[in-house]
Amino acid sequence: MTASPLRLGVNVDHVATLRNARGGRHPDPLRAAEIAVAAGANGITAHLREDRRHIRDDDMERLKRHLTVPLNMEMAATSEMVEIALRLKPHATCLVPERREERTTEGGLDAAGQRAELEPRVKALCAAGIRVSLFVAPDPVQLDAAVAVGAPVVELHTGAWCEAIAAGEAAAARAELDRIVQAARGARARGLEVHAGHGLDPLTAETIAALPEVVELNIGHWLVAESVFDGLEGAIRRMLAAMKRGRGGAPARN
Ligand SMILES: CC(=O)[C@@H](O)[C@H](O)COP(=O)(O)O
Ligand SMILES: NCC(=O)COP(=O)(O)O
Repeated sequence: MTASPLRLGVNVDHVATLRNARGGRHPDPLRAAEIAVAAGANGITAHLREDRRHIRDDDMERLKRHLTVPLNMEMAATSEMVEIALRLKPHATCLVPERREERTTEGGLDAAGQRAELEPRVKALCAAGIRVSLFVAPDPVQLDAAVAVGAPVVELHTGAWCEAIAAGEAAAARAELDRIVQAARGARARGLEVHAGHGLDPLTAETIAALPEVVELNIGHWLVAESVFDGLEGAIRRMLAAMKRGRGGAPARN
């Protein structure tokens, strides 16, 4: 399969985490998003959590109003969030699982276990012209459920693989990467667009970039953390270079 262009979605959640640490307005996620776009990001991702621990409603509204690239709104599949998305009309939404007590997204959306609730909400978002993605584990059961509820896109959760690498668990990492590779192929075979994200750094992003089925990576925490040392523009340029090496060609332009 020839590899199509690969997009980078920069997640600005943790710029808001830093801002909220002091309750002010600095650093501004919108300014970070504008810097990211200037550095070559193809889109911006932001997660409006039910507890608003980082991105807040006003951030999402300003991102939607001012961005010159697609906005991907991550959200739980709740009626509250669907209502906000239908009002805001971001380019895309990515439905993610949420638990207030979690530190970060811990697993993929259990689309298979909640098809009845998901289907009408996915359909309503699609009918509003919003591209809907489901953030799922690399599991064929979840891919089937994504098709069943009418979601055109899946974002494969790369967190378990990245954590296995960080823990030095080589066998578990190999097994997790194989699940991702098989799921990317399986998603394409089901007619789904394939994205990936969570926990990626330049090394792991380079590996995922080599999967021709994957057309978008959403990356946030590593970029914001690295920006403390190297600036956001520098961190993004390193990430784009890694994606390009992995892909063996130039990353997508909008
Ligand atoms: C779904 C996902 O992996 C992330 O984009 C998500 O935003 C993680 O949640 P936090 O950003 O709150 O860590
Ligand atoms: N959906 C993944 C995302 O947007 C960013 O995840 P992370 O890079 O912050 O772990």
